[in-house]
Amino acid sequence: MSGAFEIRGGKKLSGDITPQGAKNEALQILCAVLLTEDEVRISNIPDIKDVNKLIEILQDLNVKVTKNGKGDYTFKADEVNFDYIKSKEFKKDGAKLRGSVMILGPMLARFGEAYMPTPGGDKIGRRRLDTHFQGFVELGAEFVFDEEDQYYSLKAKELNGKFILLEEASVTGTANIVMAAVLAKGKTRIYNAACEPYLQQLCKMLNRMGANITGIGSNLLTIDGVDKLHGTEHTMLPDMVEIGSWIGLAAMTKSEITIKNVNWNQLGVIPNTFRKLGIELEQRGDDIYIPSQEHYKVQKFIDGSILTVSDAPWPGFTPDLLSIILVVATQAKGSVLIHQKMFESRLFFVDKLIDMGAQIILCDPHRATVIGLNQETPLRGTSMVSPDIRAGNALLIAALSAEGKSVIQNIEQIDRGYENIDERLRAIGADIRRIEI
Ligand SMILES: CC(=O)N[C@H]1[C@@H](OP(=O)(O)OP(=O)(O)OC[C@H]2O[C@@H](n3ccc(=O)[nH]c3=O)[C@H](O)[C@@H]2O)O[C@H](CO)[C@@H](O)[C@@H]1O
Ligand SMILES: C=C(OP(=O)(O)O)C(=O)O
Repeated sequence: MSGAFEIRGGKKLSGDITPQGAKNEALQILCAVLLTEDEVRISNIPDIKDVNKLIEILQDLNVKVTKNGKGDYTFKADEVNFDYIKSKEFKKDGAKLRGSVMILGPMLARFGEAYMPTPGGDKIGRRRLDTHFQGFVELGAEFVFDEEDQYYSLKAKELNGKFILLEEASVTGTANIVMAAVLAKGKTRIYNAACEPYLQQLCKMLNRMGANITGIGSNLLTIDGVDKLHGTEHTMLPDMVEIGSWIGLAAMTKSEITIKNVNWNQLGVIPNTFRKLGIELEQRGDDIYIPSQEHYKVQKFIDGSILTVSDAPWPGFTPDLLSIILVVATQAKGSVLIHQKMFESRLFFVDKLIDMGAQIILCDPHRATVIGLNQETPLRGTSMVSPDIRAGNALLIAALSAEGKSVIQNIEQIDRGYENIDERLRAIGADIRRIEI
């Protein structure tokens, strides 16, 4: 028996939807609580599988966790249990999610050693961790990878600040190196640093804890090491990937939807990228209002060539929303080339959309051309399996727009990133229920 969603699509939805706190920010911020023995209070934590798993790992490390209310927790890492990190349980638990890799930086900085099994997360192509370890080694750590056990070890008597040129602007890699560098001796400069809003949030929180980081929001971070960090409070941003998903959902289902409290200033190119597909959306205060639209027409580039949407490190378009753009393009008027540059296996879910009647040519593992149906022929409901978190949500949106019944299996993949998604969708009129099959 496993969980599935049964969806009867083709219904217009309407109403307000509030995005959850950001998953990928939560994973960074939760790891940072290990950097101090003081209390850190964090709110707007999404109640989702990956985040809850990381909170459990913190508890197993003997971090004291108090729940103050929904999404509001206090953490106190004053008596960390290092034995757990070396245990068989951690080898199993740590491997379950990608975000757990970010306990390495804080552990190394505060305790001089850190261990980690090869982390989990989406199977969306190779997901190497070289950037993380190269950064730690530059700061003075000794690194060993046990290939047989797939286990990483780091040790350092002391970390010393340095100029580090990252070979790629890795998000979790930058977060990890920043968290190690805040307690290193002297000045660290990280160039080609990732600078997405969640990383900015992490750096701001670390500064409130007593760290000295400048250049936040740019690709050159300068960190003057300090001896000790203290407690603070932090509130998570709304999840930009959810926000983009709800814009896509509104367009595909011709629905009038208001997405509440989106923190517009942190959305970068996301709203305009949806506008390029012809989707009308309006900033109203800090909400996004999307009117019901029967059709949306893809813009071309100025020279008349076909619109390409591709991912890039921030402030480029996040790869986590490309599957949503792809699904939305299936009902646009016009054609779009989707170019997934970062990940190698994130576009294979298009065969499910093709089964549903979408017109897509998968050019190679990185590129797909979508020829929009202009809402003239609806997609057809079908049975499918969710391959990864974002493709899963894209398929869910496809199913909500499709004629007839769809069943999506392997919804653990969706649950790991979206809080109570079925209930929140029902609240705006969707016909979706959880079943066991
Ligand atoms: C827990 C978490 O926060 N996960 C996010 C994080 O993963 P994560 O931090 O693991 O991803 P990275 O930023 O390290 O890199 C993602 C992929 O892009 C490639 N790459 C990266 C930078 C670059 O300049 N060029 C390049 O090709 C990498 O080789 C890798 O295959 O960032 C990814 C990229 O935004 C997101 O998809 C993930 O949702
Ligand atoms: C790929 C993602 O998650 P993770 O890095 O946790 O696998 C994602 O959030 O889209």
